[in-house]
Amino acid sequence: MRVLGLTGSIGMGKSTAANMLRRMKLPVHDADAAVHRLFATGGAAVPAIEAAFPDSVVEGAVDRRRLGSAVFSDPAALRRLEAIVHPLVRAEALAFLRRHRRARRPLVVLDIPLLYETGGDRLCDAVVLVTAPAFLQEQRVLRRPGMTRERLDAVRAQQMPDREKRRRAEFLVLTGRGKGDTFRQLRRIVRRLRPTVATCADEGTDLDA
Ligand SMILES: CC(C)(COP(=O)(O)OP(=O)(O)OC[C@H]1O[C@@H](n2cnc3c(N)ncnc32)[C@H](O)[C@@H]1O)[C@@H](O)C(=O)NCCC(=O)NCCS
Ligand SMILES: Nc1ncnc2c1ncn2[C@@H]1O[C@H](COP(=O)(O)OP(=O)(O)OP(=O)(O)O)[C@@H](O)[C@H]1O
Repeated sequence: MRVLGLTGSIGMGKSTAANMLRRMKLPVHDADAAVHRLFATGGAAVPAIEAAFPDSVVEGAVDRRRLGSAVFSDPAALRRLEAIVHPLVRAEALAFLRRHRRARRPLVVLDIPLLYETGGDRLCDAVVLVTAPAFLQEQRVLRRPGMTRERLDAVRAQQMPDREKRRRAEFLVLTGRGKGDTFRQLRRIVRRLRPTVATCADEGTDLDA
């Protein structure tokens, strides 16, 4: 089984690319979705988060906005949060790989925002980096409700620079030229890695529409 990593800095188009890979019938493990489950009511990370960041748990679930405000401007606090969350997410990703290896899947995807920062690339045979010019990244992120320039700068300061990720990744997918173009770039990569299986039932779908 081959493992394809998918990563990219904030707003570069990772979730969009992950959805496209799902449409190509690839199993995708979404680290962000795993964090959402861990933080929801009854989630495995809630007690540890409550102990470390008491103001960030409201009615039994983690309030992500509050937690984000507490950690993105405080690197030491972010490290404490990561020490709680990353081992749990890693265990889920490993279980996902075991399950699909047993099912003899030829190619699976690990979608991890902090792939390089957490050493997740060591689990992968190749890594796809989604990337776009910085001005486009800013435009996209600043459109999100509640996002400010300060928060964007704080998040970016905590992430490996895009240029360093570009240096490391085996495949670059440029997301600034429309979704149809992104889809075609991804399809080419998947065909290279999984040459014997038809990649997509949706060929010809107009993703720019
Ligand atoms: C701080 C939290 C609660 C903020 O949640 P919120 O919903 O407001 O933002 P979201 O998760 O969508 O993240 C916004 C952007 O910040 C980036 N980001 C998230 N965590 C980190 C981190 N530890 N270091 C650098 N960038 C990060 C994301 O990749 C994304 O680009 C959340 O990001 C979190 O729990 N982060 C720590 C866990 C983690 O490292 N997750 C990322 C990969 S598993
Ligand atoms: N390939 C693309 N072509 C055009 N627009 C795109 C593309 N990918 C993403 N976008 C737009 O950019 C914005 C951010 O995309 P997305 O949510 O996929 O980013 P992300 O990298 O997952 O962000 P984050 O790391 O913050 O979770 C969305 O508004 C989306 O429509």
